[in-house]
Amino acid sequence: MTTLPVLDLSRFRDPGDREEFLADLRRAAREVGFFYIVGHGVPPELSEEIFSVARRFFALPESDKLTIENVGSPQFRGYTRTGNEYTGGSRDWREQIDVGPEREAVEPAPGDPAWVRLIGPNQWPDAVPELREITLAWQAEALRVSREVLRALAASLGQDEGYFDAWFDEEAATHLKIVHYPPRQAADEEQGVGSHKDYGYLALLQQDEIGGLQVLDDDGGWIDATPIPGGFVVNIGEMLEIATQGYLRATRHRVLSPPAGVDRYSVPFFLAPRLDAVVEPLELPAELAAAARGVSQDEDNPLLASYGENALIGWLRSHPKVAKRWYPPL
Ligand SMILES: O=C(O)CCC(=O)C(=O)O
Ligand SMILES: [Fe+2]
Repeated sequence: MTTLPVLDLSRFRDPGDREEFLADLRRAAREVGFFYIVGHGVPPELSEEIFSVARRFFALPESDKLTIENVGSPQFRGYTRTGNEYTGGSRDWREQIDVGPEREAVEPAPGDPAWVRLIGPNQWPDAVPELREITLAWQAEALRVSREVLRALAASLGQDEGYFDAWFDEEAATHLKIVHYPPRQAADEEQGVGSHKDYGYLALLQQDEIGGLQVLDDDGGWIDATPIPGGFVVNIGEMLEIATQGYLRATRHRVLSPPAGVDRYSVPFFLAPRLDAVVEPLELPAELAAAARGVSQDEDNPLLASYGENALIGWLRSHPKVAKRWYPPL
């Protein structure tokens, strides 16, 4: 395997092609865990707009960007400076804005789980006021497309296509990042973002034409997720690995910093269940169940079926400054 499969999502709603599409999807999701989606219906103008507003925001003076620094947010929302995020204990070389569902903050009652504090408002920059509307429009499209992919995945696993819908509501813990990868500082400083798995159900990524995202294959080699025009990259997250008892695996991936003089922009969207969801194994058809590999045992990253806990641990590890300020006992 040297490239990722390409799937046309519109085939899912074509009665003559649905079964073959579901077989292709199942193979791509199981064998690679990463694939491109085309035929998704996201307007190309919206994809362009979110990149152009991202370029305007990241070009601002640092003092403007810091007005929405995520250190001010118990929800980890807002701006993270380059070098302030960690993956696998090492510093990532990217700056970003984290955006979640727009909610009012919840004051935890005694006995509430710590993750209730992840519910709350976003931070928006006064200096680029149009960022809010464009981002929320893009977020709505990414939610629509990724839920459609999840319905197709459910169907491809022998479930009712609405199987996962019960785990969504107002508090569903989706989020997105608007990311800028500056050029590497030195030839050997290449960690844009270190090797990791995503912790929700799946991720949907809009990337520009630069490239740098790589996917770990079964032999320990890295496959380039080379950008394709109009295509989104989709990958399987930890909650689907748990739900399928390892029939699907959350695939490791990383981003290499662009070379000197080159900047890369990307917008990943993470589809997750509600924070209070405890993901249960679904009942796979016998022939798929026989091929399930079990959930991976990773000492550094035990997978928790409780989504809120899994998510909070992920945030605490990657944003130590926010963790120290708002979650000192943890
Ligand atoms: O920017 C990318 O290409 C991927 C980013 C990513 O994997 C992540 O933020 O989880
Ligand atoms: Fe990721």
